[in-house]
This record gives sequence, structure tokens and C-alpha cells, in this order.
Amino acid sequence: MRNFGLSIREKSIVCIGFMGVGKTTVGKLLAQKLYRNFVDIDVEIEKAFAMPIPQIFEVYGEQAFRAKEKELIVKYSQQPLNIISVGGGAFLQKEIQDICMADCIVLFLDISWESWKDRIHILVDNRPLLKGRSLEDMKTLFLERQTIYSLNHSKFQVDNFKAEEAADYLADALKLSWEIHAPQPK
Ligand SMILES: Nc1ncnc2c1ncn2[C@@H]1O[C@H](COP(=O)(O)OP(=O)(O)O)[C@@H](O)[C@H]1O
Ligand SMILES: O=C(O)C1=C[C@@H](OP(=O)(O)O)[C@@H](O)[C@H](O)C1
Ligand SMILES: [Mg+2]
Repeated sequence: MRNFGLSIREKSIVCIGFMGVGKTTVGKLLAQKLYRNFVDIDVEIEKAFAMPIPQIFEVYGEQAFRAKEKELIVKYSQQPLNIISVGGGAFLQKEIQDICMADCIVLFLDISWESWKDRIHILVDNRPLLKGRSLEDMKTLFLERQTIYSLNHSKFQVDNFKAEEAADYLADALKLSWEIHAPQPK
């Protein structure tokens, strides 16, 4: 069932962006600030396979991971009032792009390569697509991926913000936009 009837303030918000930009961390904080339900698609995928992501890639392969990712994003994007953090590769699938752009507010969390590379050491263990890659290969992936994130409704540059500050800013900006879009009394 498509969520055709939802107003802008009811639509779910989908956080997109490269691995490690802060979709999970900022998304969770934003959900608290807006009193919304938080859904991390990677966590839901791990629950579905009953194993961590690196093991899903090893045992079932990336294709099975992507199929489950699509199924779950389709499900949660149709519900109202979610904040959904999707994995950095979700927008590789056109059907995911299309349904999120049509039915949700897509928020791109952006980061520069210079800031991102300082986080590599905390990311590499849980991200199979980074494991064993050289810095140069990671940069290539980082740059290639930017095209899929250019499809969004709103973009926020996280480089100079702590996660809490980013969530505060985003919550205020969203509330303001909802006030502007609120139906005016006749
Ligand atoms: N604004 C930020 N500044 C500094 N570190 C951050 C920020 N946002 C997230 N992090 C850290 O970066 C790592 C990756 O964050 P995470 O939310 O898992 O990213 P994603 O879900 O986009 O892969 C975590 O260790 C998190 O604490
Ligand atoms: O970019 C990707 O292809 C991936 C990003 C990861 O999520 P995060 O973006 O939350 O790290 C996770 O879905 C998986 O390891 C694949
Ligand atoms: Mg995440």
C-alpha cells in the first residue's frame, strides 16, 4: 500500500549519505527531538538474518543483503512519522530512490573527503565494503557514490557539527518548514 495521503509533516524522513557520515547517530537523535520512531535499516536487516552485517555479506552475499534492504525500506517508507537511516548503498537501487523521493522527505547528510577520512579507523571493522581497501580505493568509492546522493530533498553538511548539534539544527529547520507549509486558516 502506498502512503498517498500523508501530509508533509507526517511523511517519514529518510537519512542518506556515505558510510560513516552519521546517519545512524544523527537520525536517532533527530527522532528523539521530533518525538518520532527511529528505524535503522541495517539493524532491521541484521535482525532478519540474525547475524551482523559483515557476516551477512560473507554467508549470503551482497545481493541477498540488497534484496532485504529494499524490502525493508519499502515497508518503513510507507509508514508515517518514522526517521529512517538507510545504509550508504541503499540509493544504488533505483526502486529505493523512487519510492523514498516520492513518499518521504529525503535528507542527505554530506561530508567532505577530508573530514571523512579521519573516521576510517572507527568504521572499517563493521563495513565490509571498506575492509581491505586502500585509501585511494576508498576515495574512489566515496567520489563515485556522490552521484546517488544528489537525489534528495534537503542536504546538510555535517563537517563542522557534532552529532547533537547537527540534530538540533535539523530539528529546528524541519519544524520551521512544517510551519511554513501548514495549511492556513480560511
Ligand atoms: N557529527 C559527527 N561528528 C563526529 N563523529 C560522528 C558524527 N556523527 C557520527 N559520528 C561518529 O562516526 C561513526 C559513524 O557514525 P554512524 O552514525 O554509524 O554513521 P552511518 O550510519 O552514516 O554509517 C560513529 O562512531 C559516530 O559516533
Ligand atoms: O554503503 C554501503 O554500501 C553500506 C553501508 C552500510 O551502512 P552505513 O552507511 O550506515 O555505514 C551498510 O548498509 C553496509 O555495510 C553497506
Ligand atoms: Mg548506519
